[in-house]
Amino acid sequence: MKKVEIYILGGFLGSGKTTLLRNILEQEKAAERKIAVLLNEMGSISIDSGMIQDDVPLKELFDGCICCTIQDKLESQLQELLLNDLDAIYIETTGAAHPVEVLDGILSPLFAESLEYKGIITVVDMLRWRDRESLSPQLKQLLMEQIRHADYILLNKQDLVSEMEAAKIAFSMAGINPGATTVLTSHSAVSLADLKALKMKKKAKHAKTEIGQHLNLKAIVHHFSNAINMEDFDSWLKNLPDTVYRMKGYISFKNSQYPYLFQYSYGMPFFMQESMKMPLNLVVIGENLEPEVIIEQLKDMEQ
Ligand SMILES: Nc1nc2c(ncn2[C@@H]2O[C@H](COP(=O)(O)OP(=O)(O)OP(=O)(O)O)[C@@H](O)[C@H]2O)c(=O)[nH]1
Repeated sequence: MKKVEIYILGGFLGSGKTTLLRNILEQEKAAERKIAVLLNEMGSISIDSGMIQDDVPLKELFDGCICCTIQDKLESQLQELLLNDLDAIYIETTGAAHPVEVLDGILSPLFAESLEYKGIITVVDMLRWRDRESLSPQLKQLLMEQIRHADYILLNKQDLVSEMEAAKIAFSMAGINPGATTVLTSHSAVSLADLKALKMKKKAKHAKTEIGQHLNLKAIVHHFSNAINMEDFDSWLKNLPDTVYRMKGYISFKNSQYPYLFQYSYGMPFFMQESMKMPLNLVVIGENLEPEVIIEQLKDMEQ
């Protein structure tokens, strides 16, 4: 029986996993391979799934990460995906996932005959890595674990650091995980041929760390009922605590016909105008956040 290749895409919040997935899907399509995607997002609303083309089978796991809360669901979703005649499955894990625990789910005896596990691909945001001292000890450890268990490391956002910094970071990766292939990328641009050449590393037996459960990461979801003022939103962004790591969503601004896709990662906002109506949901992810306060502030802007 033909085995279906399976890849795990990991990496910190906002590092470039979705960008990587989009690149891969384009290349897979050009190669005429049949692909399925399993998305696992924090927060109960999907922002990323809109970018997956309709002909790609897609399963989504919400509320919690694969590693801690929904292991059984992962198995049943994989089983369903395997009913399609597939060449490969890509799992995009939440930025808060511990990769080895995701791996445990896939390596279940249930799938021994049907899946060929290819490896963990970790995307590292080089800015985030450079400034990791500002993270809480738990998040710093998670970042480290994501790197340590990777088979393939993308040192991403090369455009945002100097050559010297990039070289230094690449050097430190070799110290942390000498067995992994490391590449420098901008916008997670890698060639599929490279990824397919991945050979599974022999995984050392690991003690279950259950890091995900101890992180105080929260995902807050807000639905806007009205358009808001761009200036108000801008000043809200400027006053956000630096424990807000990631935001994604659609925002409608006064005087513009269609909403904007809003992305925020590590203090950097990014807006792109859409050409149609979108559900006005915003997901805010961070540590030690007070959901009531944030929702109240967002609601105030809608007055
Ligand atoms: N400047 C720059 N921006 C990048 C690069 N790669 C990704 N981005 C941007 O960083 C933001 C986050 O990228 P995503 O691909 O959505 O990150 P992610 O890891 O999927 O994020 P989560 O799903 O929230 O964990 C987006 O605004 C991207 O356009 C890069 O190499 N350089």
